[in-house]
Order: sequence, then C-alpha cells, then structure tokens
Amino acid sequence: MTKKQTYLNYIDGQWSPSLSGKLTPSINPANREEIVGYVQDSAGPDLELAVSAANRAKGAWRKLSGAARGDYLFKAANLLEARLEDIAETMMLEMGKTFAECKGETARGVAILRYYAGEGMRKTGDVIPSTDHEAMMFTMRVPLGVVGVITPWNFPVAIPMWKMAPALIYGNTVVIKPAIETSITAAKLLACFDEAGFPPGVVNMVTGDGEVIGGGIARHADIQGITFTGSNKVGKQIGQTALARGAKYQLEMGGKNPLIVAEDANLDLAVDAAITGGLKSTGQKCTATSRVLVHASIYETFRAKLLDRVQQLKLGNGNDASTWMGPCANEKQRNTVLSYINKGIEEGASLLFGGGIPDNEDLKNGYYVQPTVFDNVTSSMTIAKEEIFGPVLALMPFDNLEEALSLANDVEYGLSASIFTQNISYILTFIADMDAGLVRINAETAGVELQAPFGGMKQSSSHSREQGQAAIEFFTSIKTVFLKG
Ligand SMILES: NC(=O)C1=CN([C@@H]2O[C@H](COP(=O)(O)OP(=O)(O)OC[C@H]3O[C@@H](n4cnc5c(N)ncnc54)[C@H](O)[C@@H]3O)[C@@H](O)[C@H]2O)C=CC1
Ligand SMILES: O=C(O)CCC(=O)C(=O)O
Repeated sequence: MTKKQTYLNYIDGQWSPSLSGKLTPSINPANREEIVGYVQDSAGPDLELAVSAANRAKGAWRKLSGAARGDYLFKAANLLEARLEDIAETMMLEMGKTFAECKGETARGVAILRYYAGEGMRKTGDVIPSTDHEAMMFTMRVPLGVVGVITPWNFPVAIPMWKMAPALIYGNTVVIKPAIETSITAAKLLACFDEAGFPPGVVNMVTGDGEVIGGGIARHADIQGITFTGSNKVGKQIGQTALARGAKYQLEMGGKNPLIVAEDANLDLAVDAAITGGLKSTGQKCTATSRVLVHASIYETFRAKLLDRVQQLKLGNGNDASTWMGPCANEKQRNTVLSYINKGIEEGASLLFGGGIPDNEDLKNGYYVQPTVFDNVTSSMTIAKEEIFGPVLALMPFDNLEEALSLANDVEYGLSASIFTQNISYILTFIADMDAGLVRINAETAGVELQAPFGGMKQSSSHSREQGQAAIEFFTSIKTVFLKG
C-alpha cells in the first residue's frame, strides 16, 4: 500500500505542521476504508500564528492598487484551471460527489477568481454633492482588516473561493478554516495562492476541529470579519460571539426549499427539476429542493413520473461515469439523514421509495443512502420543517396558488424557491409573495450564479449577501470623505 500524503497548514507563506503534532485522516465517504491523506489537527497556537501573520501582512496588502491585487487573483485562477482535474478528483475522494460535478465546481472556482480579479479595476466609491459648494464629498471602501473564513464540506472549492476572492480583492488578509472533511482540497487550493506569489501572510489556512479553530476565529480580537457557511446552530453561535466583541459577521446557513408545480406546468421539466434540485450532490446543498408542492389535479401523474425516474437513479462511487448520485459526505451526515427518514415514518408520512441504506454489495463500504420520496406529508411534520441535507423529497398537494405559497412560506428558512408554470399571474404572485432570497421560475431551486447576489431571508442567513458585487458590502467599510481646500 502506498503511504498517504500528509498535508500541512499554510501560515505566513510557509507550509507548516501543527504545533500539536496531531493529524486527522481524510476518509473517502464512498469507501470508508480508504484514507485520502492526513491533515493537521491544529490547536489554538497554530491559529495564533496565522492571525499574527495576517495582521502583519494587512498594511502592505491594503496599500496595493486593486489592479495589483487582481493580478494575484488572475494568477491563482490560472493555476487552479491548470490543476482542475487533480483538485476535482481530490474533492470527489473527500466528499463523494460525482467527478463531473467536482469538475464543474472547480471550473466555477476559476470563474469566481477571475470575476473578483476584475473587480479590482471597478469603482469603490461615489461622489455625493456637499451642501458646501467649495467642498467635495465622496465615499471610499476600505477593507475590514483580517477576515476569518469558515467553510463547510459540501462545496469545497466554490464556497472558499466566493469568500476568499472578494475578501482579498477588497484589501483584506485571510485566515481560512475549511471543513475537516475537505481539508486536502483546501490545501490544494491554497497551493494555487502560494504559487501565484501572494505575499506571506495575505492568505493563511489552519485545518482542525470546528470548535477549536472555527470557534477560535470567532473569538479572536484581531479578526475583524468572519464569513461562515454551515449549520444554523454553529452559525448562530459564531454570530453571537462576533457580536459580543463587535466584529462584523456574515452567516449563510440552511434552507428548506420548496418547488411549486402548478396545474399548467410542463411536468417532465418539473420532474427533472425536482430530481436534480433535490437529489444531485445527494441533497447536500443549502439550495436543495426538499418540499415538492404539486397541484392536486396533476398530483398523481407527477408522482408516478417522479417515482419512475427516481427508481432509475444509479448510486455509486463518483469516479464511475455511470454514477448519478454518490454517498453522503460522512457518517454523521448519513445518520442524520436516516434519523429524519425514521421521523417521517413515525410522524405518519408515507414512504413511497427508498428510506434506507442500499443493500448492493459494492456500496457497503460507503455512506450511501437511497434516494427517498415521501407522500402524505403535512407542514407540521419534522421532515417538512427541518433541513435534512440528504436525498429526501417530501410531496405535498395543494388546491390553489394561495395555499401553495402559504405552505411554501410556512418554514423558518427562506433561501431559495421555484415554481413551474406558464401563467404570468402565478409567476408575478410567486415573485412578490415568496419569502426567499432566490426565487426561480421554471428552473430548479439549486444552482447560483457567481455574478449575482446570493443569500437568504428569515433563518437562512444573517441577511447580508455573498457573491457578485454585493460581496463588497460585507468585506469593506464605507469611509465618507469631506474635502475642502
Ligand atoms: N448551508 C450549507 O451549505 C451547509 C449546511 N450544513 C448543515 O449543517 C449540518 C451539519 O453539518 P456540519 O458539517 O456539522 O456543519 P457545521 O456547521 O458544524 O460546520 C461548518 C463549518 O463550521 C465549523 N465549525 C463547527 N463547529 C464550530 C464552532 N463551534 N465554531 C466555529 N466553527 C465551527 C466546521 O468545522 C466547518 O468548517 C448539515 O446536516 C446541514 O444541515 C452543513 C454544511 C453546509
Ligand atoms: O446551489 C448552489 O449552487 C449553491 C449552494 C450553496 O451555496 C450551498 O449549498 O452552500
């Protein structure tokens, strides 16, 4: 057996082992016996070194022009593009998505870097007329300082990139703590920044336990901004810790996203959207469809078409080109999904398909769970309310659009939502009355575009927006300048 590689922290422009001397294996969720490699199980003193390095680097980095910072991002983008296959394969091995999805996501990472590299040349302020005709008044955007980036395992390239790239282009230095499950992918991303020649301390990565390193970032007095994507529980803790010490924070958390299928919908397209939006990436997207609300007049036809398709989905290792859906990303996640499925059954929903661990011999070493469809779901059931983050669809009938929207909005989350219809009045009502940060018409609930603002309403986010030009709002402060000769 070949010895698996150990990946290091990246601090102050150097690859360094944790002072703790401890390592954590990264396990392939498609085969729990396969160790992908080892990453540093870091402790507080490692974080201390990274934050000090970022703090030392921030003065010179913010003084560079946006164009100069953009040049570094362009170089990192080119390196990521050149390593796309390797990084995509690492992502697949660490979290189980299909190779095609991993390649798509890595290409998205390249595009995000290029988009924000270009932002370095765009305006960062406004001229505002002063009441004093001899004075000039304008705003300028200034960086926060050191930004802590805490990311999950479900988009191991895209999420770090859509947080790090805007943080850097607007003049901040960064300390990232990726999810432990996908820390090798993160190390390979950081290698692109290293080889792009970023000055030491501008980007730093410390891998390790969520509470120790992520919590350490939230508490650290020298970190002025924290951007987080992950669970609602951890997000709220980070928000409270940051608020208590006056740091800026941005939280992107869960969703319980509805897909509404009106009586005039193109049923084949709506079925496609329910399947790809709900089950691709094994349902592990905050934008995944989890509730499918179908008009009563077409409910049975839709259900039959959906079941027919779901039964044909092929589970397997992401490296097999015929695989449609991989495993859950880790054992804890599979246990969570199975416990939600059991809750659905206990609370009286009808299990139409799936509901358990597949019994195929070739899948027994992975954290697989069958794609699952429930019928007779009511909005008071746990599976209709809480984020499952797994391949589980809950079908619910409705009689009119008003009822559909009331069901769709009857959850604590408000991230994304879709409707399938050709009826312009339904479309306008849906756009106006759906409480979600992302509303999509005749398209699945998942899939965001990097140049547009992304974020949720209600409990889905801390109400700021990521991506596109909206990112400038979080990663900078506004300075208003009054200038008189
Ligand atoms: N919105 C999204 O895209 C995501 C949502 N989730 C939701 O969260 C559930 C649990 O997944 P987890 O991986 O356990 O998410 P998590 O919220 O525990 O982890 C996300 C990130 O936060 C870090 N973290 C964990 N505890 C922390 C703490 N006390 N302080 C600071 N940072 C901490 C983790 O190490 C990771 O980097 C999923 O079932 C899903 O419902 C998970 C991943 C992504
Ligand atoms: O749907 C997407 O492309 C993005 C989803 C996402 O941001 C997430 O799951 O964290």
